[in-house]
Amino acid sequence: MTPPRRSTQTPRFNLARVLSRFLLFSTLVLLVSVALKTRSRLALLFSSFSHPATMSYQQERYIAELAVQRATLLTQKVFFEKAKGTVSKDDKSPVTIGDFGAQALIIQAIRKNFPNDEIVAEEEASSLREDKALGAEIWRLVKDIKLEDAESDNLLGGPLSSEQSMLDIIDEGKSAGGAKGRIWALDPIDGTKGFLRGGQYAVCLGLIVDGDVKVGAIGTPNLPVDDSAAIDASTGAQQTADAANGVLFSAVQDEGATSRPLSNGALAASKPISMRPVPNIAQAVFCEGVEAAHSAQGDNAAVAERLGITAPSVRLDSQAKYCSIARGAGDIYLRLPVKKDYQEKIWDHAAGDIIVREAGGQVTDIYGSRLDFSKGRTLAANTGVVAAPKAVQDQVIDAVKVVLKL
Ligand SMILES: Nc1ncnc2c1ncn2[C@@H]1O[C@H](COP(=O)(O)O)[C@@H](O)[C@H]1OP(=O)(O)O
Ligand SMILES: [Mg+2]
Ligand SMILES: [Mg+2]
Ligand SMILES: [Mg+2]
Repeated sequence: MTPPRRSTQTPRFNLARVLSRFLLFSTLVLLVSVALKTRSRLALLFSSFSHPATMSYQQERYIAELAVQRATLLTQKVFFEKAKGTVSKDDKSPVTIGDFGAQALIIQAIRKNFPNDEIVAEEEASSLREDKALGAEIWRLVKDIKLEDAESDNLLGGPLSSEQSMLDIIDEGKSAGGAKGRIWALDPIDGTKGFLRGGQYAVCLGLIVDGDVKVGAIGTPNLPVDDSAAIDASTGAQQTADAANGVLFSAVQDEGATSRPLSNGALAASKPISMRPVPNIAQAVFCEGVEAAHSAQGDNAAVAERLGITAPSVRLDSQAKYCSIARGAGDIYLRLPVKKDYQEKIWDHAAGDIIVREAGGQVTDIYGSRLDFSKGRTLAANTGVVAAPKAVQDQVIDAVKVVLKL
């Protein structure tokens, strides 16, 4: 009798089975890890299906927040260095290696994610092409900056390839702006004078679509995480040295404003922010710039007095003023003009404008007109800025008109 044929087939068959099970198992592990890693993006995607009407500009907000957060890693490095590579621009205002480096990193992120959008940015690279040492110094800084979360960093485009590509990307912020299309307004360091003085500064990015600000993100590395922590009224510095600093603010039109602590990696959890109600305007606190050349502090004080406000103003450099009132650390931001012919730049206001409006405020010029971001690189149709909770904005404008004899 012939015995059943099995012996030679069995080991090969088992090996195949073990291999296929191993393959199945590894594929499952891979799928689970990919799903976990991208959970935030998946959540975003699913919410878009369930709330299509509220989904607009979520990706723009996410990229803007991440790009601003990454750029603050660079600015903080420079902030704590003694030599900040400061040069004076044609208009005599200062610019540092921090401003140039942050601009390169943020434009890279915009280019990677929204290649067809236009960009209006404050800085340009011509001085760096002449001053080779300065260019090299910025490149040394930029090439090593990355978010500690690899997925977030990859989303922004990974490292730039060379010093030349860095200079070229800095120069991609030269759009003339205008009333049509998608235009990002970028101030890589707003409040450079505060940055140099050790005070407040902000990394600011806004998206303007057909002349209207839709998205804003502002990183303020020196503002306290605690919304109600006291700020030194004359210097803008935080009073308790041990409290945590560094806040990332953002807003999307019709979706509210949020804040979260700045982090070195992925975005931290956010919370909604809003302006505080002002039942009695005499109790309001107003914010203004530190630099007397940028806003008329005497006129600001006269407006405050007319409103019965006796508390001293809180002086902060940069769009940190918009952020502060948006989270109820102050109520009114006055930027009354020193010179009637100064045209405010869109990158100095776009992100702050939407963050305050989405937190329940109104932002206008001294005549009570909304800021008009459709006129090019400047707010050519506006003079000065007045921001306050909606309910008291008219009262503030009335006082401004009396003081400025408008
Ligand atoms: N004469 C001026 N009036 C108003 N703002 C000015 C004036 N000169 C410069 N700025 C801008 O004010 C911003 C800082 O505002 P703040 O004093 O509130 O922190 C800077 O972006 C600065 O622009 P620049 O970047 O060209 O120096
Ligand atoms: Mg600025
Ligand atoms: Mg600037
Ligand atoms: Mg500047």
